[in-house]
Amino acid sequence: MIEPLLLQALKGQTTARPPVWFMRQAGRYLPEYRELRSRAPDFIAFCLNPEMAAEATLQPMRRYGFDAAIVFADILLIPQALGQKVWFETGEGPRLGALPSVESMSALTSNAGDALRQVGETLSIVRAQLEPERALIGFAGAPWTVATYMLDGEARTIGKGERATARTYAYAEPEKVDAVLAVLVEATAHYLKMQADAGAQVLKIFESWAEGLPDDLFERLVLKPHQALVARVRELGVTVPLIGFPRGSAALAERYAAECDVQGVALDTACPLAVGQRVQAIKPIQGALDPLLLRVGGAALDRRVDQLVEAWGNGPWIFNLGHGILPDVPMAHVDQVLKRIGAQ
Ligand SMILES: Cc1c2[nH]c(c1CCC(=O)O)Cc1[nH]c(c(CCC(=O)O)c1C)Cc1[nH]c(c(CCC(=O)O)c1C)Cc1[nH]c(c(C)c1CCC(=O)O)C2
Repeated sequence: MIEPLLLQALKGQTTARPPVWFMRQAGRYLPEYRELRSRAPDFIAFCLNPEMAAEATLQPMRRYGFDAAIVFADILLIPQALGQKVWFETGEGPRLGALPSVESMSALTSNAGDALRQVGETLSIVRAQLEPERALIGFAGAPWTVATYMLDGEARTIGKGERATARTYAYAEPEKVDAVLAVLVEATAHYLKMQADAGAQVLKIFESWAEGLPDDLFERLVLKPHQALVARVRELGVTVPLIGFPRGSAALAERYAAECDVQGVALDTACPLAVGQRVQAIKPIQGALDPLLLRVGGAALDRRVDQLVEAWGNGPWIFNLGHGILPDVPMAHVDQVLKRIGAQ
């Protein structure tokens, strides 16, 4: 059996070329995605329709042959499973209803996997169609990132890097925020377990809002909940490798790599190459091409791909972007990267 390159890299092996996949590789830059999406006016319903979500997952695999597929879903399915209303308004991004009480959410945590079993069905459909040398990734939002959306309420700081509302709560009402994080650790552990059972071979934890946190808050809101989540996932019997993505925290990335028991650390666009090398000395890394370069293409794109290969290609490394692919990148630039890396 051929072991997917992604799994080799996560075992700490230096592969002949890095495995490649892109965050948000299923998305609006693909005409076939836009067509599929136009048939699903409600985004959450789209994510929870296994046939459609499997199709969205597989579209970039057919077009580009990435080394891994990531299940088409969203980090905001968890608040919905915990009883908070979530909807997407065109051009505005996500909107969430009032935060349910901690008591009512706590009662739903162990059911989170079952409540989102459609995501498991998507994974099973995709696994059955994916070549054995390609890995299948499941994911969830990290507790703090999901909490920032849940706590935001009417403040509408959603999408803004400061996460001012949630961070203010974290200081002003620590018991409440810590209780919400604990609820999310438990619910997310069950959700990830369900995904592993359904065929996910790797699980990624998206901490999109680790940026801008002073180090005491990083420890309390990011590091500790990740440690608790990893421990809980293992306690539930999950054995597949985990990738943590503490986006925007390059200054603390080595500490994260050393103290959190994930198997790989995903780095973001702004992470210096030298920091990446130091993290790589601790465990396998993933990242971190600037998504904007995919818009630009040409020599500038080739140059940066070469720099990444030079800096990180001699150790365990998964090639990816530093954040999600933008909706307006020319598709040919994705081919350009794959060819440059030797993946196409
Ligand atoms: C913060 C976050 C969210 N969702 C996600 C994150 C973490 C990663 C990151 O930082 O980008 C994660 C996510 N969202 C989606 C995936 C699918 C898998 C993939 O291809 O990577 C993944 C891994 C689909 C999606 N999730 C969303 C889309 C676009 C919706 C559409 O097609 O209309 C997709 C393809 C919607 C979404 N979902 C979210 C936002 C803020 C938005 C709106 C912004 C936008 O419109 O791009 C929350």
